Amino acid sequence: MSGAIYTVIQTGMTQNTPSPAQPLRIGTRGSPLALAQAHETRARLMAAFGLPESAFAIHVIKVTGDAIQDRPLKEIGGKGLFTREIELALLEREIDIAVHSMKDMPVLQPEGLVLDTYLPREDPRDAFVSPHVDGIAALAPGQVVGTSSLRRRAQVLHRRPDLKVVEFRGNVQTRLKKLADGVADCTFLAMAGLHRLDMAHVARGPVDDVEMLPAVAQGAIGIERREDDTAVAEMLAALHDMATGHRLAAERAFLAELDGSCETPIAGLAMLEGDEIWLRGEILRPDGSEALSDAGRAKIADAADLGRSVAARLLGRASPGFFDWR
Ligand SMILES: NCc1[nH]cc(CCC(=O)O)c1CC(=O)O
Repeated sequence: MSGAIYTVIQTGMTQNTPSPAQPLRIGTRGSPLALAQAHETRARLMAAFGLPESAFAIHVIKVTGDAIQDRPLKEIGGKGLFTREIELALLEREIDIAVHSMKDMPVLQPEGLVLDTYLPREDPRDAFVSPHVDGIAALAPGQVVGTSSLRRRAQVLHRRPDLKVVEFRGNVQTRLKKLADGVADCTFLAMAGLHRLDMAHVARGPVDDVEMLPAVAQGAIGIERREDDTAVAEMLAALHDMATGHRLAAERAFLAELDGSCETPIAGLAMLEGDEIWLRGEILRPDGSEALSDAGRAKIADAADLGRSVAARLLGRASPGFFDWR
C-alpha cells in the first residue's frame, strides 16, 4: 500500500476523496499557461493520492482581463483583475480549488478564501526572447523592447535609457507572433512560463537576476481554497512545497509593505541557504530614471519580518515622488 493512500484513510478523508462520480473541480483561466498549471496541479494530486484523471474536472473560467488585449493593464484597472472571477466561482462553490500564478496574486485574499499551498517553484528568472538579438547588451541604441510589465520596462530603461519600449500584451503565442512581425526587436517572458509550456527553446536564455531582478513570486503556482473546506485543506497539505512557502513569505511580505502588486515597478527574490533566507528587493521609477535596491538575511522562521524590513529600508531611502505609482 502506498504511504499517500494510507494517510488519506488515516485522516478519515475517505468519503471526501474525489472520484469519477464526484470529481474535485479545479478552476483555472483558459490561457495555454493557465491550463498547463492546472494540469500540473492535477498530475500532482493524482500522484499524491493514487487517483485516476477522471477524479478531477478542470473548469475553465472566462475572466474579463483575458478579453482585453489592446489597452495597458494599468488603465483597465485594479489589483486582481485576472483573478476576481475565479475567486467568485470558488466562493460560490462552482469549483473546489483555484490554480494561480502567484506573481499575479494580490497580497490579500477575499474573506473566506485561503491561498497557502504552493507547488515547487520553477526558475524565477526572466527570459530574453528575440529572433535576431543575443541579449540586452547586444541591443543597438533605438532598438525596441516589447513589454507590458511596468517592472521590466523600468528595469530595462534604467540600464539602457537609449532603448525604446512599446506596449506588448497577449499570451506567449501572441507575443512571439508580434516579434516575428517586427513589432519589437525583443521581449522578456518568465522562464517558468516557457518551461511549463515546453517552449524554453524560444528564449535566448535566462537573464541573470542581478541584471533583472524578477517579480515577487515569479515562477510559483499557488492553489486557493475555501477556508471552511477542511477536506480540501488536508488534500492540499500533501502538495505544499515548504521551501517555496518560505521564499514567498519573504517576497510577499516585502510587496505588501510597499503596497505593491504585479502592476507596480517592484522586484524581489528570496533564496534559502541552510536554515537562513536572504532577500533582495528593488523599487524603480516607472520611467527607469531611478532604481533602489536593498537586501537582507534572516532565519527562515523570520521570513516575513525580513520582507518587511527590506521594504522599510527602501521606503526610508526613497525620495518624495518616488511612489507616484502608488
Ligand atoms: N502577468 C502574466 C504572467 N503571470 C505569470 C507569468 C509567468 C509564469 C510565472 O511567473 O509563474 C506571466 C507571463 C510572463 O511574465 O511571462
